[in-house]
Amino acid sequence: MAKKKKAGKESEGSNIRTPIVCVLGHVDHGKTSLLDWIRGSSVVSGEAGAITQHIGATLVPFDAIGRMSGALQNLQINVPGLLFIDTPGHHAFTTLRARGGALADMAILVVDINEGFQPQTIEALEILRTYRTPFVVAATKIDRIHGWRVNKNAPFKKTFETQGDRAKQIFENKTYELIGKLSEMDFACERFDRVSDFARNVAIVPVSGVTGEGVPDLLMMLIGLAQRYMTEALAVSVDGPGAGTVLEVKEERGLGMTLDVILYDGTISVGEEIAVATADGVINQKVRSLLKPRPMSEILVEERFERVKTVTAAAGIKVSAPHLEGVIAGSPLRVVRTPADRDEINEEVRREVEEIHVNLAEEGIFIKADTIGALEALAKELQDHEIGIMRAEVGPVSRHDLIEVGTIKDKLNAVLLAFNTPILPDALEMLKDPTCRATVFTGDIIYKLIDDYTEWVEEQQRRIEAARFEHIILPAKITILEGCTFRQSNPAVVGVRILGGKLRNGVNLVRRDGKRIGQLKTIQIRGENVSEADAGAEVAISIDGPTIGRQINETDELYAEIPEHHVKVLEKEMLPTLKQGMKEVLEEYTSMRRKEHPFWGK
Ligand SMILES: Nc1nc2c(ncn2[C@@H]2O[C@H](COP(=O)(O)OP(=O)(O)OP(=O)(O)O)[C@@H](O)[C@H]2O)c(=O)[nH]1
Repeated sequence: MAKKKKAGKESEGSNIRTPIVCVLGHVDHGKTSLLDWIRGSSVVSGEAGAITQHIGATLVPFDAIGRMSGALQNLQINVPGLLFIDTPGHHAFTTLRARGGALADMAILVVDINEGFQPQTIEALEILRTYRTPFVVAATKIDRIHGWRVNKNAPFKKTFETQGDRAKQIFENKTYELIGKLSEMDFACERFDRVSDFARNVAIVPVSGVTGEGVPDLLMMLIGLAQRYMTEALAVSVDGPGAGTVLEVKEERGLGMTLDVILYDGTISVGEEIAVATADGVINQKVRSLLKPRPMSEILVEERFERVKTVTAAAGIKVSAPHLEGVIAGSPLRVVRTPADRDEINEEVRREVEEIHVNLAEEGIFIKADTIGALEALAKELQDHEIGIMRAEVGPVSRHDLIEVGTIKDKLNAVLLAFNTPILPDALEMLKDPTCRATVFTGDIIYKLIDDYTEWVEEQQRRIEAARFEHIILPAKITILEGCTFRQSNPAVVGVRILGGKLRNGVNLVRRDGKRIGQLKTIQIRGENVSEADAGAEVAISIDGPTIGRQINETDELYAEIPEHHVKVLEKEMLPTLKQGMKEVLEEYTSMRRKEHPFWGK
C-alpha cells in the first residue's frame, strides 16, 4: 500500500520508526474501550518495556505486545512498538496531518459486530480510502453475542473453540454481514485467520474491549501490517531534522504557552530552532525545553513533566519556547538546522497550512470547517455527491461569510455548510433576520450535514415548481345541465357537471369548435362561492359574455381555454403529476386545437 509520506534524508542512522496508529469508527462502537484495554493491559503486563505515556499518545512497545499475544516469538520484528493516538475518532484522524497526508500510518476501524455498519463507519472508510491508509477492522463487542462464553484476554482462536454451536453460528453470520458490507464498498476482506494475502485483503479481527478477547490478535495484525507494507515509509533518518504536527496549543503553569506535538520524523533537541504557523504567518523560535509526562509512579513529584534533551520520531512531546501564542493547532512543526534552510522550510510550512485540496467550482456553496483535514473530508464527500463548492475555508462562521453567501443569486447555492465549527454571535444574530438570504447548515457528522442540505434542496425545488405550476391553467371539461338555466345572460348563470379535470375561477370557456364564449366569473356549491371544483361535482357557475340559447345551449360541452404556452408546460413538465382524467381532457383539448394547427402547443 502506497504511503504519501516521505522519509527523512538517507543517512547512516537510518532506522524504522514507531508506526502511528489511530482508531476510527461509529459512535459508541467501542473505540475508547478498545484503546483503554490496549493501554491498560500493557501496563499490567508490567516490568521492562511496558507502555510509556506520551503527550497525546501512548507507546506500546513491541515486547509488551509480545507478552500479551504470546504467539509472536517466531516472528522477526523490526518495529519498536506502536504509538496510539489517544483521541479516537475520524475528526482526530483528519486533523492530524503530515505533509499533506494523514499523520497516522495505520488505523483500526472499529465496528460493533452486533450493530454492523453505521453511517460513520462508511464515513471512516471513505476517509481511509482517501488517505490510502492501511487498516484492520476490529469487530468489537463479541462478548455480547448471545450465549458467548468469556475467556478474558484470550486470543481469538482459543476463545472461539470454547463457544457453543449457537454462538458460533451467530458470530459467523455477523462476520459475513460485515464482509458483505465491506465488499459493497470495494474493500476485499476476510477474517484475519483466513487471510492468505494481506496485501489484497483487509483483515477483520473479532475483539472485545471489555474482556480483551482477540486483542492480542489485533495487535499482531497491526505489527504485521507495519512490517510487511510500510517498512520503507517508516524508515527515518534518526538524526535528520524533526518534523511533526501540533496537536494542541496549551498554557502550562510555570512554562507559559506550550505546544503538544506528535513528532513523526527525525529528531528534535533543546536549543534547536523550529518553524510553526500562526494565523499571521510562520514564526521561528528556539526550543527552551522538551517535556514528557512523568510515569504514573512518580506522579507525586512537584513537576508534572520530565525534561529531556532530545526526542526521536515517532513520539508525543510537549515543546516549550518563547512566544508561541497564536500557533494554529494542526500546524506543521519543523526543525530548522541551519539558517540557510530557514526560508525554504518556512515556505513549506506556510504552503502546508494554506494548501487545501479542494476543487473549487464557479458555482456552488460555501463550506467551513474547524481544520484543514475536516474541510477536505467534507469537500471530498460533496464532490462524490456532485455538489459544487465555490469556497472552502477553515474557521468559524462570521457575519462577513453570511454577507458574501447572501450575494449568491441562486438561492439553492446561497448556502453555507459549517462542519464542526461554530457560528459567531453576530452571525447568529444576522441569521434571525428574515431578510438574510443565506441558509446555514451545521453539524459534526459529514453524511448528516450533506443529507440535511440535499433534503432542503429537494424541498426548495418542489416549492419552486409548485409556485411555477400554480399559474398554469389546468384542463377542465364541463356540460351544461338540462333545465338548469338560472339566468340567461349578463352574466349567464347555469348548473354544470364537471366531466373531467379541475375547473377554476377566472378561466375563459370555449366550445368544442374552439370558439371562446366568455369568462367564468364565479363557482358556487350549494350557494357558497368556491374557487375551484373537481371532476364529478355539480355546481352553479356564472359566465360573462354569452346568452344561453344563442352562443350556447343546455347539454353543450365546454372546455377551459388553455393558452398555448401553458399546454407546453403541461405536456412537457407536468404530465407525470396529472391524474388520468385530467390527462384525457388535455388530450381532447389539444386534438381539437391541432385539427386546424397540427403543431399547436408543440
Ligand atoms: N460488552 C461490551 N461492551 C463494550 C465493548 N466495547 C465497548 N463497550 C461498551 O459500549 C459503550 C461505548 O463504548 P466506548 O468505548 O465509549 O465507545 P466509543 O466508540 O469510544 O464511543 P464515542 O467516544 O462516544 O464515539 C460503553 O458502555 C462500553 O462499556 C465490548 O467489547 N463489549
